Amino acid sequence: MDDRAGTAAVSGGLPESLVGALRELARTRRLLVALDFDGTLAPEVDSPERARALPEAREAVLRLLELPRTRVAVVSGRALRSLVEVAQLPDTALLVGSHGIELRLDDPYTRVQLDTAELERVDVLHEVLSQVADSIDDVWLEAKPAGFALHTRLATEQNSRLAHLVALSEAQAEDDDLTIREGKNVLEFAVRSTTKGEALEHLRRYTAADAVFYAGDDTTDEDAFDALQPDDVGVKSGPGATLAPFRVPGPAEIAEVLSLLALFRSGDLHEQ
Ligand SMILES: O=P(O)(O)OC[C@H]1O[C@H](O[C@H]2O[C@H](CO)[C@@H](O)[C@H](O)[C@H]2O)[C@H](O)[C@@H](O)[C@@H]1O
Repeated sequence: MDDRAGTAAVSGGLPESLVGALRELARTRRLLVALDFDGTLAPEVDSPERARALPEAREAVLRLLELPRTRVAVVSGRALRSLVEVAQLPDTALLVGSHGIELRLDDPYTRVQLDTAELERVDVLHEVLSQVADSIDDVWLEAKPAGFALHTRLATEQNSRLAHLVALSEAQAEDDDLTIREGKNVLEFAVRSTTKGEALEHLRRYTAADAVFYAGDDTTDEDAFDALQPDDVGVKSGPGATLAPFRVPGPAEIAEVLSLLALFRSGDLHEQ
């Protein structure tokens, strides 16, 4: 199989322009590959604790982790503890949880330390949001170190809208300084504000990367796409408005993209 046939075999139906951008990116000296988890590495499921990266995506991530001058980070809205459980990656993977509030870099865990005022705000938030979750069918609350995610995936559309409206108005009536993010079937409230864009900038500096690859599927990933620079490559997974220059249908194609990047980066597919 010549190199062109090899690329075609692994790139499947990926757009030519994306394949070209990956080939170019693979030549960068120090590369950071930063990936969202839910909806990007892992297909969406009803129970967050059951989400897992597609086997092909995980395999590609493990291959990238082995390559020289290449760092891999998972940048998620999940609490770090939950991300560690579902991502199941070696310690060499950098992990960002709670949209950038929690980081697991090469040093041991740094736990988020909330001050007394923040802890009090979390208590109030818990009281308000658990009342909303308890009073509306199929709405539930996920606790995170600096806030909560109100999940409505299994609720009717009407109940989901109601839950969002009531939660927003009651939480904001108690605390007008909350960071509120709307994601897929989820409304998140935090007492600290950090974005995936800030997290990506931090990782770029930390890894001294010359270029970055970022893939994500949700509205909160747009902050990361917004932080990309001209030599970087961003890929949106699935539908929805985006700042990313490239788009693929979903996690299965993200796995293809990562496999191809690993192949280009390892030199298994040579220059064409
Ligand atoms: O930034 P991400 O890695 O994409 O995390 C975003 C949220 O992911 C989880 O919720 C989402 O995925 C669940 C599993 O597929 C799904 O059931 C839920 O409807 C989605 O919103 C997680 O539970 C949240 O804490 C994350 O913020």
